[in-house]
Amino acid sequence: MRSVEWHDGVLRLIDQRRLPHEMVILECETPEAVAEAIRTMAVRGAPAIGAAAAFGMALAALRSPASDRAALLRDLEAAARLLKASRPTAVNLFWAVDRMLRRAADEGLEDPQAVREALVAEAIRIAEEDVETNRRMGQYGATLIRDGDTILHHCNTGALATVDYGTALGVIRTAHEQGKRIHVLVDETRPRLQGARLTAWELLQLGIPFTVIADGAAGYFMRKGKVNIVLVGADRIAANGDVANKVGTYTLAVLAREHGIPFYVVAPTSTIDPNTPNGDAIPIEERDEREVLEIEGVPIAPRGARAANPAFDVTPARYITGIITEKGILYPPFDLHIRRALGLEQEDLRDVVALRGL
Ligand SMILES: CSC[C@H]1O[C@H](OP(=O)(O)O)[C@H](O)[C@@H]1O
Repeated sequence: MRSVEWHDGVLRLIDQRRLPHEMVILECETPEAVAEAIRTMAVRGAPAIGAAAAFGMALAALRSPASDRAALLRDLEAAARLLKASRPTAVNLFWAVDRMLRRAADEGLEDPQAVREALVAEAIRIAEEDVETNRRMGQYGATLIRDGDTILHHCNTGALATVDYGTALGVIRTAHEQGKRIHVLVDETRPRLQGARLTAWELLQLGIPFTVIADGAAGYFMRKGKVNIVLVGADRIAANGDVANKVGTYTLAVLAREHGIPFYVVAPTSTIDPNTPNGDAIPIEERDEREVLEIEGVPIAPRGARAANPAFDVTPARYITGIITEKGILYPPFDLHIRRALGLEQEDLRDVVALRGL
């Protein structure tokens, strides 16, 4: 099963709050249930959040009692607000919901039933595009992996299903399938332990050698020359190439620079937000302090202790070697190459204008 699957009007999610071998399937039949699954990280990881939110919009259309198009569009706007309020950082959530709203507004959809059918099809399309996108990123990224490399990986960037590749984990899997003998250092990734719980499970399923390490041990292995490349995912990439990703990513990037280790971000172009100018403009989610103070409800700090719990941090573009996307690997200057990747750069037109003195 994939981490996000549509079954005849019901969205089925692998609950990622638990160890995968205790796999629990959540069934969502309303946008409220999907928003709650995103907020509580039952479904997590930027692309999966986007796909889930798209299905949340499809569920909103199917559950709406509206008998006319205008009333249905109002219900969809309400669902969009609800889903967008679930988590603030992963831009895929907003990208997917806005794409569903644009589809619903297509003039060619005259009646509510046509809108409902179109939204289910669009959400399925978003989920299927993600599978192909991950496969292409795996192919591009694997060109950077040499036989014998040790890769340091942070958090979880997989798809929890052997049928899909994920983003940074898709690069690792592709290199492995190409016969390259690799080893992965798996950051446990406090406080939610996505690395120790989810990435370790995925690598076990794929038969890829790995070692789980404490987040604080990354510098130890880099300084000993044990790391050949760092691969991470992303939740939002700003127009200048600054990257928001799981907290601890910035630390890895600075350490990698210190030790001359290539640091690559793996993310689909749907994670790039051209409307966010730089990393300072990326909203960083603050989560419940109990995620830091407890593990599975068991306190790890004395009663009365307080905690801060930013779920992400921002890595300035200057620390990033390259960004692996489904359209190729982007290198500095990131602002220009991001615009070109998104089809926003008018360099040809600008040149024509310059040549003609217009
Ligand atoms: C391809 S997953 C991208 C990204 O999402 C994760 O955050 P979370 O577990 O809070 O959803 C992590 O930052 C991954 O790198």
